[in-house]
Amino acid sequence: MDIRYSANPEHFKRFTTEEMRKEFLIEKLFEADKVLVTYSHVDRMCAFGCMPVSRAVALDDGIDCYHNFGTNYILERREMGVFNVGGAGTVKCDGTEYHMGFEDCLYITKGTKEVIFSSDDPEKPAKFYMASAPAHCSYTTTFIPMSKANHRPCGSPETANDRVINQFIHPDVLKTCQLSMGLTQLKKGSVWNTMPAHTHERRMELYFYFEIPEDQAVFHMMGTPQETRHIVMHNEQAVIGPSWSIHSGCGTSNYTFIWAMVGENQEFDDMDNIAIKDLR
Ligand SMILES: O=C[C@H](O)[C@@H](O)CC(=O)C(=O)O
Ligand SMILES: [Zn+2]
Repeated sequence: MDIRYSANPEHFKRFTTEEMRKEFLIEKLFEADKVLVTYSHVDRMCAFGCMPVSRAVALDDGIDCYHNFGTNYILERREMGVFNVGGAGTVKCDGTEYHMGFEDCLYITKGTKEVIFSSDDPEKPAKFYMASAPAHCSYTTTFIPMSKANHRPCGSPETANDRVINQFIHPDVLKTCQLSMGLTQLKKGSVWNTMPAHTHERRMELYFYFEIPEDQAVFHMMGTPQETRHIVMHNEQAVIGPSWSIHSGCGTSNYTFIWAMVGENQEFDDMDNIAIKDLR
């Protein structure tokens, strides 16, 4: 397990590129038949990746649960959101199977003991990207296809940020303890997400970029609004966004990303918007 302690904005001002990447960038989430986990001390958010190829893989595969989470199973005191960003596959939660196609989402409640991932076709393996945070009560494990998500179109072609924010794990769709999650798709020719940028002092946010063509990249902006930096991100990488940081990206092509938030509230619009003219 890759453990990240959190940096503060004063310290961050002096980071080199390498230090920024070590602290915030999650470079690798998928390896055949493995579960890769990054544990962030920012709100104890964890990013998991699982790509089952030749066998079914359990969520706790290769993880010493008691040592790392202090519980007998990973979701004993946690909830989790899963998106499939690969070929079709199945997630089995305590015996119930959920068949998941590309961009389908599954909310898994706290208290789920066994989670097992498999792919329909080893030639086109499923890729399960997950975000998980502490939870103190159980809700209902729910399958959420794109058709059940809230769709919020925003931006415009003129400002190169024409996109749709799809809210999957959101209070309008289902109840969770603190997790909210969704997927934002940029239209062809649009490259900016979340610009004008914002912070939300009351929540942290994890971004996972995918559908970035192989020879393209996304410049992910972070830092306080008065002191911005960027991290160059390639396909299927994630980045940790502490509450004090903006989180916005500009691609050399269009792309898709999954955002996941946890913290004090679930008010999507509880944001401190920053005018572009005020950014430094
Ligand atoms: O707090 C909200 C999150 O940053 C994202 O939902 C923003 C986003 O997907 C976008 O503007 O493109
Ligand atoms: Zn945000």
